[in-house]
Amino acid sequence: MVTIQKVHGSQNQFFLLDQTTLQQPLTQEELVILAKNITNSQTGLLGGADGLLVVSNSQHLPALGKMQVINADGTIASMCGNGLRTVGRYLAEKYQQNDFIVETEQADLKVTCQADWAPDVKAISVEISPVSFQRAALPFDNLGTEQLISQPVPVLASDLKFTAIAVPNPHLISFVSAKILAGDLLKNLGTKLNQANPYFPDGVNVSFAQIINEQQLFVQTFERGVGFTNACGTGMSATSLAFALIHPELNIFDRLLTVYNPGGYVQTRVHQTDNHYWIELIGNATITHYLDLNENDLHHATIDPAQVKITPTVEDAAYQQFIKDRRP
Ligand SMILES: N[C@H](CCC[C@H](N)C(=O)O)C(=O)O
Repeated sequence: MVTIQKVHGSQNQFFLLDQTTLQQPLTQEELVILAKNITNSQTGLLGGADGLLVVSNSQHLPALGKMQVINADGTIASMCGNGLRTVGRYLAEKYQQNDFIVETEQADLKVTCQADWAPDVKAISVEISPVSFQRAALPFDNLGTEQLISQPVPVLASDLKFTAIAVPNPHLISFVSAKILAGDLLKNLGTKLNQANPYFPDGVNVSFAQIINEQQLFVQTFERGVGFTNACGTGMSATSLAFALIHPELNIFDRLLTVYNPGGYVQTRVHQTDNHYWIELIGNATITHYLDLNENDLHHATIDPAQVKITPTVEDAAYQQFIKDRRP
C-alpha cells in the first residue's frame, strides 16, 4: 500500500504523489493517465482535483526534491505556485527543514516555511521565477508585438488592455470592472485561447483582476488544461507584477500585497533586481486527506474508490474557518 495526499493552496486542489515512496516509480505515461483519471470529477477520487503534483528526487543539489505539475487534462505545466506551496510543506515535513530549494521544470526555487496563519492552517512562501515578457517565452503569435504590457488587443476583446507574462508558465492578464468580471468574457476568452487558435499556440492561463485598493487585488483565473479554478498561484503572482508595472506611482515593488481569489487569499511581494523580476507567493498549504491505496492501481490507473482508505484531516475545516471572515 502507498499513501498519497489530497492538498490545496487557496482551494486550488491537487493530488500529491511522492515517487520515492513507490516500489517502482510510475512512468511518465502512467503519470499522465493517472492524472487525467484521478482528477476527473466523475471517475476520480474525492470529487477530483485541478491537477497531480509529482514529487521525485532531484539531481540538482542542494534541492530537497523535484516537482512536476500535470494538469487535469494531462498537459504538463512548467510551474504551479499553489502546488509548490503544498509540495514545499510535504518536503519540509519529510526532511524536517524550513528553508530549502525545490527543483521545478525551469528553475530551482526557494521555499520557506512561515508561521501558521491560524491553528492547523500551515503557511509557506515560495519563489515564482523565472519571469519573461518576451513573446517567445509564452509563446504568443500574430498580435503585432514582441511584448504585451497593458496594451489593447482588439482581436481578443474590445475595450480591455492585456499584459502577457511567463512565470514561466504563460499568463494573460487584464484589469477589469466588476461588470466584466461578473460576465462570460473570461470563460469565453479562456476557452478560445486554450483550443486551436492563432494567438497562443500552447494555450494560456487567463486572469481577470480587480484593483480593490493599492494593497489589495482580486484575481479570477481560467486555467490552461483545467478551466476555472478557485485560485491560480502563478496567475496571482503574475497579476501582482503587472499591477506593479502598470502603476509605478504606487511603489508596489517589495511591498506586501493581499490577493483575494474565489478560494480565499494569498500574499505576494514583487521584487526587481537589475532587470530581473521575481515574485514571493505566500499562502496556505493544506492537507485535506490521506489516501492509502494499492501501488499497482496507481500504475494502471485502475483505482476502485472502495479499495482506497481515505483519512480526512482537520485542516480543511480549519482553513474554511480561517477565511470565513477574511473576504474583501
Ligand atoms: N494552478 C497553478 C497553475 C497551474 C498552471 C497550469 N494551469 C498551466 O500553466 O498549464 C498555480 O497555482 O500556479
